Order: sequence, then C-alpha cells, then structure tokens
Amino acid sequence: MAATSPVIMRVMASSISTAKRAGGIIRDVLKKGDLGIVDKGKNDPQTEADRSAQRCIIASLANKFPTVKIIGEEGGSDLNVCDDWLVNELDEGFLQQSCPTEWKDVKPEDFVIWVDPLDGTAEYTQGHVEHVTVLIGIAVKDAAVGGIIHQPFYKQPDGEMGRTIWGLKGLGTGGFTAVPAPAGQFIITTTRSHSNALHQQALNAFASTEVLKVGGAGFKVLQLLEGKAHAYVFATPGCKKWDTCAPEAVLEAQGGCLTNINGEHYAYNADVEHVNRQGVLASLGQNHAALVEKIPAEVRAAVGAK
Ligand SMILES: Nc1ncnc2c1ncn2[C@@H]1O[C@H](COP(=O)(O)O)[C@@H](O)[C@H]1OP(=O)(O)O
Ligand SMILES: [Mg+2]
Ligand SMILES: [Mg+2]
Ligand SMILES: [Mg+2]
Repeated sequence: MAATSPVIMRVMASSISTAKRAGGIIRDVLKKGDLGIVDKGKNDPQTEADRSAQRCIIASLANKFPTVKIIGEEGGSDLNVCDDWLVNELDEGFLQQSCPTEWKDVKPEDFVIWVDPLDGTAEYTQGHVEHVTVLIGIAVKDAAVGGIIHQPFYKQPDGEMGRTIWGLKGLGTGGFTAVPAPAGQFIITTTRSHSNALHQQALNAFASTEVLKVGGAGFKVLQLLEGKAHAYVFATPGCKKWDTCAPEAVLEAQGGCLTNINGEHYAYNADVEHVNRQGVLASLGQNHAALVEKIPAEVRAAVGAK
C-alpha cells in the first residue's frame, strides 16, 4: 500500500509520524529543564527544543523525500541525527484513505514543506505549554494543501500525551472533533505576545463578546476548529509562512478560511518572502469577506506597507 500511494499521501503520513516524534523531543527538553534559550530578535526566542525538533523533522522528511524542497523556521540544520530521531514510519491509518484526484499526480518538485518545529516558543519558555504545537505544512505550487498540527502537551483521556490533527484539501480532516462556535457571540482569538497599537485598533473594530489571548498560530486555529473562537485576528506582520501553511490547510480542509487581513491568500512556493507582511485573518463558519470589511481601511493600508 505505502509504496504505491501517491507522493502527497506518503508525505502526509510521514509528517504525521514525524510530528509525533518531534513532540516527544519537545517534552524531553522541558523535562530535562535546560532550555538553551537564544534570542533571534525582539520577542523571538529559540530553544533547544526548536533546534532539536527541526533537526528530527527535516532529517526524517529529507531522508524519505530527497527531492522535495523543505523550509524550516530554524534555518539550515545539521541533518546528521541519531537513529532515534530518524523517523521511518508512515502513519498507516492515514494511508488507508484514498487520495483526492487533484493531488494524485503531483510531482515531488511541485511540493514545498514548511516546517515550524515548535510554534509558540515564547509560551513554551513561560510555561504555557498547552499553546505549543508542531506544524508541518504541505504546499503544492502556491497553495497550502495539507497540514499537520501536533500538540505535544495535550493529555488524552487515557493519559497518553500528545494529539495529532491533520487536514488535506479534498479529503478532509482528522484527529479532533469539530465543534461549531457558540451562536450569539463573537469570540476573537489573538496574540498574547506580539500586539501593538494598530493591531489593537483592528481588534476594537469588531463587536466582540470576548478576546482570547493565546500563543501560536497553530493553537489559535485549533481554537477555531474546536468552536472556542469565531475568528483569529493578527493585524501586524511577524508571523511567517511556516506559521500559517499547516494551519491554513487544516482550517480550509474543514471549510474555513485563512488569509491576510485584506482577505487574500498567501502564496507558499519556495521563492516567496517568509514574512506574512499583511497579518492573518482566519475564520470558520463566518462570512470571511464581511470580517475583512470590518478592519479599518487605515489599518489595512498600514499593515504590510514597506
Ligand atoms: N514578531 C514576531 N517575531 C517572530 N515570530 C513571530 C512574531 N510574531 C509572531 N510570530 C510567530 O507566530 C506565532 C504566532 O504569533 P502570536 O503567538 O504572537 O499570535 C508565534 O508563536 C511565532 O512563532 P514561533 O513561536 O514559532 O516563533
Ligand atoms: Mg520562532
Ligand atoms: Mg511559529
Ligand atoms: Mg517556531
């Protein structure tokens, strides 16, 4: 089965297994207690968990798919990893499903895999570990098509740590139970560590009943998928293609929408600028275009201006 499955199915199945392994590494680093924090910039920490999880993910995927372009947040990594970090398994449950017709013949050179080995690093260092996710996004040409969102610190009912959510456009999603957000309310999920005056002006323009401030792009999209919020608003540059590729694919495979604050999709080919200059607006079960219109024109003009 595995050897004959289309490349996209094998990339997804391998990414599911690899994200779980990376989640284990992230838990281990925290358990050992020496986070090895390095500041990459303002409000932009990196830890040993980011570095090690990225090495595990990129070494494993590059070993299995040597001709696929892989771009990771933490830059060029030493891919000479121990056998324990080299993941060979493909998630069998995922491979049981049939590949959507539109992706059957996609060639390895048409893919870009965007890797955020640890999304929510600031929160990880501050003890808000439930906000942490591992993100592996699969783009075909410009479009975010497949995604894995793994939560290393999610406690399963049986006590097992970690859960893995996936989405593939044309196939659907798995790993969680979709819940609609409550009617009669409008709950926004947004940044807790990268706010500024313009962003606040955008938030104020919505008649929200509640604003949840949480870390990570992956966790905020999970809040949409599980009905905890109606919209994700981030009206400032700062997050990058590896932050949004996987969340966008999973959310849109569930019928939602993730765009910049002008309502346009980002492109995810290998040559794009990494920064998402025009912020993020994501929603599920809403009129997305109407949400775009709510953001003041002056905020939209200022965000993304070079
Ligand atoms: N100004 C920034 N500099 C670096 N990373 C950012 C910035 N703003 C957002 N991000 C990335 O986007 C994620 C979502 O942002 P926020 O939590 O503020 O809503 C952050 O966890 C971080 O990803 P990462 O933790 O992988 O570095
Ligand atoms: Mg980072
Ligand atoms: Mg991130
Ligand atoms: Mg990261």
